[in-house]
Amino acid sequence: MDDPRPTTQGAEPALVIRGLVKRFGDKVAVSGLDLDVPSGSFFGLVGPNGAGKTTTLSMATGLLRPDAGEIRLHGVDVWHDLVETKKLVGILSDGVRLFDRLSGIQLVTYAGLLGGLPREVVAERAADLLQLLDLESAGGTLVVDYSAGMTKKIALACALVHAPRLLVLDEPFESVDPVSAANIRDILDGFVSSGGTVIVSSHAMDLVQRMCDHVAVIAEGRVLASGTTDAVRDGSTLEDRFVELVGGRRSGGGPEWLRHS
Ligand SMILES: Nc1ncnc2c1ncn2[C@@H]1O[C@H](COP(=O)(O)OP(=O)(O)OP(=O)(O)O)[C@@H](O)[C@H]1O
Repeated sequence: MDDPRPTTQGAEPALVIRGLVKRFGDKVAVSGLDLDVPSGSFFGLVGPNGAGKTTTLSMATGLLRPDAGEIRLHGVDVWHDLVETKKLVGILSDGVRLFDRLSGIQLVTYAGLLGGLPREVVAERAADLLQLLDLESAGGTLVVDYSAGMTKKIALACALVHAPRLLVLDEPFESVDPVSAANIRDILDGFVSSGGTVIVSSHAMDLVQRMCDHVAVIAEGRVLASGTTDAVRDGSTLEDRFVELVGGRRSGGGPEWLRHS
């Protein structure tokens, strides 16, 4: 009763990360990272190559065991209750490897059955998702024969079929044509306005600025800034603020041998 915030930004955050650490040999990929993702937010995670975004999201969704730290997903301690975690979260990874000798409809059906849904419910949801993602006519085609954008869309259908509360998307618009991207954005907006939470990891700053109401900038395994997108960009574009926070921009026009005039 103490918390006056509206329900979409309700008392229980979708994701709370404290003191997260992951090392790969001598390399510290994630270095004591703290993050709060409000429930009902459209959250952008941005950072330079190798910043630790994928590693963080893999640990947050129960795919990679942390060396230290605590992760709570809608109050569930991820690494103590992986079964509950899998029910709560839908994941679309970049470069995801799918069972591509299945047709699109078979793949979504497989994902739904794996999520413990009854066969009739899966059939209904798979048909809805294929229609929503404009893949109806490709439902019987093997996924190996899909284009990159179609593959991304069928992977999104797989991530959505068990109606997760949190959707985690790594570069969801890469290789997707503008019309399909707009459709996916509408689906994600609908998902958020009906109480779901979306975390998008992307290098497309203008897109993150337009789509996401919250954003975190991470570099070298730590959060440099986090909050509402407007607060983080602080009057600049997100891209300018990112460059300012992260630094490392090189000046000059490249090596002499690359110049033709
Ligand atoms: N399995 C692994 N083995 C060894 N090092 C790894 C492994 N996975 C990630 N790393 C290292 O950890 C660091 C963080 O990688 P990560 O993939 O999380 O970064 P990222 O922010 O997602 O980068 P990008 O934007 O380029 O996808 C990098 O230095 C990477 O080389």
